[in-house]
Amino acid sequence: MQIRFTKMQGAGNDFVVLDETQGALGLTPAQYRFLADRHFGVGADQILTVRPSLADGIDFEYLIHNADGGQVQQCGNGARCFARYVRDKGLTAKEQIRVQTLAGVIAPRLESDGRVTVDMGRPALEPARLPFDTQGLAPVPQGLVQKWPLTLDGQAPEATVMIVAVSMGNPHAVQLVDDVDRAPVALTGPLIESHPRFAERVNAGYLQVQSRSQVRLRVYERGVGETLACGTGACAAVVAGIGLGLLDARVDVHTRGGLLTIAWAGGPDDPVLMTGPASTVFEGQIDIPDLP
Ligand SMILES: N[C@@H](CCC[C@H](N)C(=O)O)C(=O)O
Repeated sequence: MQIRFTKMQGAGNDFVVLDETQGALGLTPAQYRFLADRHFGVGADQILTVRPSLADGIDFEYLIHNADGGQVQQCGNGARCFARYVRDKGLTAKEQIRVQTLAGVIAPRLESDGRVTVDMGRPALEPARLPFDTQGLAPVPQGLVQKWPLTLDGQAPEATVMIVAVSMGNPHAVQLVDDVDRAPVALTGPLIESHPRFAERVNAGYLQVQSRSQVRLRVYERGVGETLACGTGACAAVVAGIGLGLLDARVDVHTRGGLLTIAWAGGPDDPVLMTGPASTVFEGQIDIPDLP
């Protein structure tokens, strides 16, 4: 089967975008893995699929598959690329759209400076929402949130890291580090991602607070590995930092792939707003092998 695709990136988090507005392509998890493969396919952290929506007040459905072929609930950098894609392809004339994801409705808006702001909805801090099994763990309360001790074993010498659990529709375990450049992301990222207390695995964030409005962040993404940026990871890290009392309501998040600005007023009903870049890299077509 031959399909057309668009390659996009947002702060270096890269995507293959597929148009299913005229009909479903019916790809298997192995075919998503093939598309994401950087040697045999196109190469991407996630595959994003645009579908029409039949629901009132909802413009599109947005499907997200990680590079490992698994479908997931939410992708923030992808949401900005999604909004840019549907506008550039003439699938909508609107500047603000409402998009159904597995985690609920999000609302991306094109800004006049070319960036995109997305209302990512409300964060959730209850461990069960990730899900995160806290049985037998003693939480350390700080500010509005709790830090949880997570003991890592495996290849690393046994170590306990303190994490804040945040759901942005998808699960995040955020830890504070002194210097992101020296954080053991490659070593502990996979151990946190697959920790048995996270039944659906988890994205592991490493947050360095530089001031009340400037942070640096690295994220080891579930189903991918470390990426140059993670939009929901940035939202989760800022929610954690505000909850811990370390950050103001608007924060610049410096990732290895670019700058994201995250705003959260701090109340349980307040949505998280994310602003950042979204660009098309190239377009093409590719033969996809039959991969059941
Ligand atoms: N890159 C994304 C997050 C994609 C999904 C994540 N890996 C998960 O499995 O939850 C972003 O920008 O948010």
